[in-house]
Amino acid sequence: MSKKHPIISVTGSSGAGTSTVKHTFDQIFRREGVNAVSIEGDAFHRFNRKDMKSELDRQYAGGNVGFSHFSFEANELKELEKVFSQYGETGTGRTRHYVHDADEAEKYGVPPGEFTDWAPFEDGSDLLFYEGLHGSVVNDDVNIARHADLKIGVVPVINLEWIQKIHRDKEKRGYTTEAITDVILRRMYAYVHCICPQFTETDINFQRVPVVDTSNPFVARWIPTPDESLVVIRFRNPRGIDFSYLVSMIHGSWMSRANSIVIPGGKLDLAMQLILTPMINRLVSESKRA
Ligand SMILES: Nc1ncnc2c1ncn2[C@@H]1O[C@H](COP(=O)(O)OP(=O)(O)O)[C@@H](O)[C@H]1O
Ligand SMILES: O=C(COP(=O)(O)O)[C@H](O)[C@H](O)COP(=O)(O)O
Repeated sequence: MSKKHPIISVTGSSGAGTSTVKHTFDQIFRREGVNAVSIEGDAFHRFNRKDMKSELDRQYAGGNVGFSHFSFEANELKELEKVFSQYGETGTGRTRHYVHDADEAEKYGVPPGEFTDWAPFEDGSDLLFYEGLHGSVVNDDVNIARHADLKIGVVPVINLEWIQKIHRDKEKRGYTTEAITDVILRRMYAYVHCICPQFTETDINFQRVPVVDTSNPFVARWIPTPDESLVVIRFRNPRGIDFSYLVSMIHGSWMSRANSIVIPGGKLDLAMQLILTPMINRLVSESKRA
C-alpha cells in the first residue's frame, strides 16, 4: 500500500474480461484527469511462446502436468512485486509487452509470441494500473496483494469465462477450438491453486452470470450479451459503501447479501463508474496530500 504512489490491480483469468474492464478504467482516468501508467500481467510471463513450449514439454516429461501460464513458476512474480514495491515508494518502474497476435505485432514491432524490450514508466504519473492473471497473489515467495491499494477481481462464472476465452482466442489469436480446449484443461490445476485464491484477497469482485443456457460452452456460437447476463458485485469490506445510493441509481439492481449487489449486465459500465470513480479520486487526492 502506498499513499503517495497508489496502485490499482485488476485480476482475472484468461478470457475473464480484464482487458475489457481496462477500457472502463481508462474512461474514468480520462474524465477525472488522472494520469495512470498501465502494465499488463502478460509482461511478466517467464518465457516467450517458443521457450514456453519447450518448458511445458520439459515439465510434463518430469511429471509436472499442472504447469501452465497460470502457474506461479511460469511468471516473474518477484519482478512484478518489485515493480509494485518500487512504484509505491518512488513512482517509478518498468514494463514490457507480450505480443499475442498480428495486430499487436504491428503495434509493437515484435513478432507474435515475443516480448518487447523493458522500458521505464513515464515520469509524473498519478497511479499505477495493473491488469492480468496475478494481481493479488499471496504465496510463500511473494505478496503482491499487499502492495495494491485497490484490488478488483473480474470473474465470470466458469462456463461464461470459457466461452469468452474461446471466442477471443479464435477470432483475435487464430487458435482452433481444440487447441483452446486443450489449454483450458492443462491450466485447470493452476486455475484452482493460483488463480482462484486471489479472489478472497480482492476488495471488489465483478462476477458476470449468464441468464441463457451455457451448458456446453465448447459449442456456443456467440458470447452471451450484456442483456443476457447479470453481474454480482461483492465488496470485501462493505463499510462505507452506500448501497441504497447504488440500488437507486442502477435501475433493476438489488442487494443479494449484506455485502453484494446484483445488477443487470447492461449496467456494468455505469456501476463500475459509480463505484470506482470516488475510490480512484480518493486515492489520487490522498496521494497529493501525502
Ligand atoms: N461484460 C462483457 N460482456 C460481453 N462480452 C465481454 C464482456 N467482458 C468481456 N467480454 C468478451 O470476452 C472476451 C474476452 O475478454 P478480454 O477482456 O479480452 O479478457 P481478458 O483480457 O481477461 O483475457 C472478449 O471477446 C470480450 O469482448
Ligand atoms: O493466458 C494468458 C493470459 O493472457 P490473456 O488474458 O490475454 O489470455 C497468456 O498471456 C497467453 O495465453 C499466452 O499464450 P499464447 O502464447 O498462447 O498467446
